[in-house]
Parts: sequence; C-alpha cells; structure tokens
Amino acid sequence: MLRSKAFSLLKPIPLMSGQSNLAYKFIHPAIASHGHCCHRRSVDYRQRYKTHPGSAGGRTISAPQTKVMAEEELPGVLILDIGGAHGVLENLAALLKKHFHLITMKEFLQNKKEMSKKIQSIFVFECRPTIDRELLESLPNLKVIGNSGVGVDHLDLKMISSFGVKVTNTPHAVADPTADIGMALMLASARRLVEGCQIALSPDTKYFAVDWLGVEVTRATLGIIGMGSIGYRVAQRARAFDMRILYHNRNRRRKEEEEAVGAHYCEKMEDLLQQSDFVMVVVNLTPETHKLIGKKELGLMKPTATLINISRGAVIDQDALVEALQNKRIRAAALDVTYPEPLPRDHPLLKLSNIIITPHIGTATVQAIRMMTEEAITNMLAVLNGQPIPSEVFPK
Ligand SMILES: O=CC(=O)O
Repeated sequence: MLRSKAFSLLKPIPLMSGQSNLAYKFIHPAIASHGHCCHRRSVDYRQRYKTHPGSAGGRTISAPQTKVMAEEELPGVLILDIGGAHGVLENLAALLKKHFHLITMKEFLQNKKEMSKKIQSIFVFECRPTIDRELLESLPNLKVIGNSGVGVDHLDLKMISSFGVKVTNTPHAVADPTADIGMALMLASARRLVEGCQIALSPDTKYFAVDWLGVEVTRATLGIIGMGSIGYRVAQRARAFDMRILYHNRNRRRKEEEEAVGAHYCEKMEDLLQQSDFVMVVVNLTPETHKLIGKKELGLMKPTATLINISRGAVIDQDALVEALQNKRIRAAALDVTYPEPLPRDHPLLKLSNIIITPHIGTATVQAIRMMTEEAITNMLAVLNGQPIPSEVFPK
C-alpha cells in the first residue's frame, strides 16, 4: 500500500535535477503508449540537458521524488560490485539510496530469509558481475535487473526472462564517452602518442621523430562497423576531421542521418575493410558478432590500416590479430576491450609495439558513471511503477 502511494508520486515525466546539474533521462509523454520499442524514441537527455538546462518542454525540471518513506519501506535493490570503499562508488550508492533500500550482497547473504523478500531489483554496475540461476531462485519478488552500461553480454537474458524478470540498460549515458574513447584511440594510434610519451619521459633525450612517423587521421577513410548510437557519435566526431566515413550495419540508417554525417553505407563488410584506413568496431557482442573480425577480415584490410575496438574483446579473434600485427599485415591496433580483461601478463598482444591497449575505459568518466546510474534508476523505477520502460533489453 505504502509503496504504491509513494510510486504514484513518481510521475513518468521529467526526472532531472536542476540544482545539482544532474541530467536524468526521462520518459517523454509522447512515448507513453509505445511499449517496449520506446527506448528508440526516448529522449536523449544529454542532448536535452545541453539545449534546455533546467527545463524540459517549458516545464521546470525537478529531481525525482526523493524519500517519501523510511528507507526500509522503499523497494529493495541488491547492489552487485559497488559497495567498496571507493568514494566514487559510494556516491553512486547515495544516488540509489534516494529511491531504494540498498542491500549489499554481504547483507543479503547474512540475512537471506528477510532480505530475499525485499529485493525487487538488482543494480549491476558495469559488466563484471554475473547473475546466476541460484541467485534468481532465491529472490521471489525480483522484477528488474538494472544494468549500468549498454552491453549485456554478461547476462543470460533468456534465463533471466524465464523468471519473469526484466533487464534494462543505459544506452544514452554511454554513447558520448565511448565515442570519445574511440576517437582518442584512433588519434593516439595514428600519431603514436604512447610511444611519443615514453620517449619524452625517457632519460635518453636523443630521438629522431623520423624514426617513428605516424599517419594522419584528417581526410583519411574511417570504416565504422556497427552504426548504433555510439557508432553514429563517432561519425559525428570524425566529420570534424574531414574523414571519409563508411559504415556497415545490419540495418541501414535513414538517409537524413547518413547525410548529416556524410556516411556511406557498405552493404558488404568486405568493402568497408578493403577501403578503410581506420576500422572501428562498435557492435554489440552476440553469437553473430563473436569473432566477427578474424584472419580473413584482417587479411582484407590495407597493410597501412589500423583496427580500433571499443565494443567487446570477443568480437575480434585475438590469435588472428596477434598474427596480423606480428607480420605487419596491418599497421596497428588500438583496443579498449580484450578477452579476457585484463589480459594475462604473458599474453602475446602485450608484447607487441604496434598496439595500444586501454583497460575498458569507454565510460570511465565522472559524468558517465553518474548518468549511467541515474539512467538505470529511471529504468528500474519505471518497471516497478508499471510505466513504459525507457531502455529495456529483450532476449533474442
Ligand atoms: O562497456 C561498456 C558498456 O557496455 O556500456
């Protein structure tokens, strides 16, 4: 009773805090009747916040209803992989606490009988922890798993759905920072920034720039494999570098979208691979994209081309990549993701000079993790409140 009263105060419209400069995604009234495809039509709150700070469609934006009841009476959220001593994560926990009774795994395990009934949602921070059948069996009132991050390849969607539990993700919060990392990796690899930095820091100051020449990104051809919201934002950025942009996607984008960034569709991925100076992989990891880039695909790339991966490690056949880099079949690779993460210290990829590897930092910004948490909260509340869910993920 109490819960439904509280939720009736949580209106399905603007959820943005003007005071703290936080940008919440909110459900646009126009999508209210569009069921599960509403995530495609939902409002990009980063964009909206930029253009209408402090307001949404003429309305004053107020923070989501904070506590209207005692913490124990709020719906329980089990948090995975967040409870540590790290200050940033504590801040995220504080955001969750405004709407949920936070239950850590430790608390759950200590008092399983009482806690299991309370837990209605699980908040998964990033993609590390996995959720198994045993955990789901022990949570009779679980309704939603709010994944913070866009990739849900770490979750068994079919199994979760068989428990009647919904899964949501945060595509809006991740798009810009992940596209930024794609650009950063492309530029760093092209201009050999990491090597340059090592040279500048080394005690031996004698170096000859001509010994380690880079290549230029400006006016080069960029091939984007996977033109979803992240890929599209990469294209927007690449346009500022006068790049020729090719893309390959399951579904061709609308003509206006292609024109807006000057992107050319390649129906065959082979065509993109053969023509691109930089190939950026931005697809979701699914059974269809597992090892999408292998020996054959690397063999089609130009010897002067660079491969950049900001999606998931397993979309590239890493053994084939090692071989291609060792034999200089391609110029270089720049990876934000590998398989596994981190790579074992003796992995051959780590021994190569023509590679840059970053430790999966696409969304590792102060802004992104906060927005991801807020987006996840909005999703989870929508499920619990029986409202249209901004970003639900469905099993195939
Ligand atoms: O890797 C990051 C994400 O899935 O959002």
